[in-house]
Amino acid sequence: MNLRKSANSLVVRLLVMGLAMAVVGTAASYIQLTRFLREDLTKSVATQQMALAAYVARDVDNYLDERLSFLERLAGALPPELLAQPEQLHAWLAERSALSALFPLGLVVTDVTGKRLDGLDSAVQLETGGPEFTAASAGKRAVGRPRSTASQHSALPMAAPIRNGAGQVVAVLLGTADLSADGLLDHLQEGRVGQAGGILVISPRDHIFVASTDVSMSLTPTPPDGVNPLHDRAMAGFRGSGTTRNAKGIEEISAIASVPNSGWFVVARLPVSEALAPVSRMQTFILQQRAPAVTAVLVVIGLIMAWLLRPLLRAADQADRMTRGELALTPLQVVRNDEIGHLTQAFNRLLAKLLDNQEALARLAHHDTLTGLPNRKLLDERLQQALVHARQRAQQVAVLYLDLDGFKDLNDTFGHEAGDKALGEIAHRLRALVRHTDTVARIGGDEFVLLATDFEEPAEQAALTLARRCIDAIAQPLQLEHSSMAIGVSIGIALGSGSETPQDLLATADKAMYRAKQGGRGSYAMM
Ligand SMILES: Nc1nc2c(ncn2[C@@H]2O[C@H](COP(=O)(O)OP(=O)(O)OP(=O)(O)O)[C@@H](O)[C@H]2O)c(=O)[nH]1
Repeated sequence: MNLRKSANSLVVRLLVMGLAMAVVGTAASYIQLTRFLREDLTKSVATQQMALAAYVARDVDNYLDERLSFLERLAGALPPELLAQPEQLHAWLAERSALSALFPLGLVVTDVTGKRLDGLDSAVQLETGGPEFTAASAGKRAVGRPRSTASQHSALPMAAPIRNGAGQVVAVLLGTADLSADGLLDHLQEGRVGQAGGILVISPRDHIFVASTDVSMSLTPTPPDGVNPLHDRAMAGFRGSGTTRNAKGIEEISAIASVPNSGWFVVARLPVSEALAPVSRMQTFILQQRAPAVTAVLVVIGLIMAWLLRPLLRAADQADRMTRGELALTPLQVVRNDEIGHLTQAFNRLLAKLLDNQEALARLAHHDTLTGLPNRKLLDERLQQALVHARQRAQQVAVLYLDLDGFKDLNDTFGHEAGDKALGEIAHRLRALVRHTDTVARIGGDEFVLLATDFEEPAEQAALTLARRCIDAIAQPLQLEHSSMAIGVSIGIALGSGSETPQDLLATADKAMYRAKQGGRGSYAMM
């Protein structure tokens, strides 16, 4: 019941509406802001990642170019005749190698079939079937497949062609760089992006991670197709940035840049959760800020509504109590000149009209409509009061029962309207005869009753005098429409001292009236 009452309350409805609007507003701004911020931040982070990937790619490329150029220069400078002189070749290589430490894991010369001619001791087993050897045999310098050494280093083989005077490739110079010792990998490991992001160097030809900020990934195979969509695109040649889900299922923003000297590419990646951390902070901020603000606004709305509606609630309560009869029908207080004030004023006007009607109804219930004189009901009440009064003061009251003589003839001769007029005139004359404390009532068609009290002389004498005056007053000609006519009256008189009932007294007066009528009309009789 209370719940239903609350649901019907304007204040509650407004509060619920306010709350709904606040929730919808907050949700809308939350979703919009989140979307905008995510988009902007993703773009901005992708740009940063792209710059970082390009920077690292250039760095790696410089590293490779330095070594490939050195190998190429060395191959170009090697006198072809030394290929047939192992000792001199060894000395020549040792001399050049001492000048540079670019290939600490080995520097070897082979013929074009892959047979070792000579070399400086290599820590890495010589492989002549690799892509670098094939490329060098065909006259191009190249980088091979990185592999790990027994001492857990990353060895990167490279090769350059050795040509004779006619420009034909007659041998291959192979050099093995140490990616770990040269600090390139350290450099990458320092290149951590954020807390969980990092750099990857990938060889698409070899399907291998050449290097990674996460050391455990170095020299491990790349994921198969279908695991990481952006990786698949990069393997197919895409360079740029995008958002993807990696092999571990983590969503990340990645940027891809090429390393031209090797065909490798560099990936700079950052988990979305970390890149978009400000978005989460903003979301928390919105929720934390909005909750108290919305509560405060709702409390203020609630207080204002309660203040605005208080006069209305009070008026409704008073009107309720008036209808239950607990409160008299009195105008409500108009507190403010607002809509509620207007409503209260309208209610008061309605109430005034109701009171007027009530009064008119009460009057109708106690008065005769034709003459305006009290009717039988009001006469009974007055008679009752008068008898009580008389008993208390040991006085007498007089009841004069008047019945017009020959009124039917008047009606029949001059019409009913003339009869009405005559009744009104007679009522007027009777009222003029008595004191204002006395009562003249019309209790039937041509029957009037006169109740007189507080006599200064003996009641009997006063009543008789009054009866005579009534007969005289009524006997005066009545001015009707086109002529005048005189009418008589028979009067029965009864005196009461308070021991009788009103009905008894009236019945006695009525009997007396009949006696008067029988005695010749136009007279009075007392019983
Ligand atoms: N015009 C008019 N006539 C009324 C009204 N009420 C009653 N009458 C008439 O008043 C008459 C009263 O009847 P009676 O008392 O028998 O008539 P009466 O001629 O006075 O007879 P007596 O009393 O024997 O002299 C009837 O003709 C009624 O129709 C009224 O309000 N207006």
